[in-house]
Amino acid sequence: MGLLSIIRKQKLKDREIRCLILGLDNSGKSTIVNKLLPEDEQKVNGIMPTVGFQIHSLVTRDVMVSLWDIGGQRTLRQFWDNYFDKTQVMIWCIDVSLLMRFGETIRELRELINRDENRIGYQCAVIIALNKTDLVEDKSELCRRQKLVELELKSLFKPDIRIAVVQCSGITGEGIEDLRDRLVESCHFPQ
Ligand SMILES: Nc1nc2c(ncn2[C@@H]2O[C@H](COP(=O)(O)OP(=O)(O)OP(=O)(O)O)[C@@H](O)[C@H]2O)c(=O)[nH]1
Ligand SMILES: [Mg+2]
Repeated sequence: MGLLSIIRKQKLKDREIRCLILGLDNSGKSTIVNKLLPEDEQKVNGIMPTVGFQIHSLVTRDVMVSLWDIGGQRTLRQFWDNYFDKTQVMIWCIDVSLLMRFGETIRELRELINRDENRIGYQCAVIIALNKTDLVEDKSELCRRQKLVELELKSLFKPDIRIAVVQCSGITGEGIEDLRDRLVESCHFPQ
């Protein structure tokens, strides 16, 4: 290995993020993770419901990100707490096209926060991914739904917690670049 690649490897080690991606089943977590990967590593089809978890890595803006994609089915949610150790960022994924499940996703997030108040927003930054935007054609409706979620977030988090809300689609790729940027920004690495 050449000196340059050793230096580069060490630099990446110093700038490493562990990111959890959580949220209800079918909200699109694995699809988003797939879209965050370099194009030649993306699956074209065949994303199945996640049983347990899967880990993927990507390098973005000289930061090595390990993405922990955790299954969201009801029976798996009791294990979510086990994954937070050494985690700097959590992406909470919401299917924005399905108003019917907004109550459930907020309830699960509230329970996760309440189980350890020092964790989310303090030891670990929060990004809310409003996924499946391609399924909400009316943009003013999309805006209304984002405001609805933001209102709920206000009641969940103390005012000093900064939360990024990103609209995206794991299918069309819209907003995925924004999500990638927020991931790195939320960790405040020195430039
Ligand atoms: N139209 C549309 N469909 C999406 C989008 N993201 C995911 N899907 C679809 O939603 C379904 C569930 O996606 P997954 O990525 O498996 O969902 P998940 O959150 O990982 O589900 P679990 O692993 O069970 O927790 C699949 O049929 C995806 O193709 C999106 O942005 N737009
Ligand atoms: Mg999955």
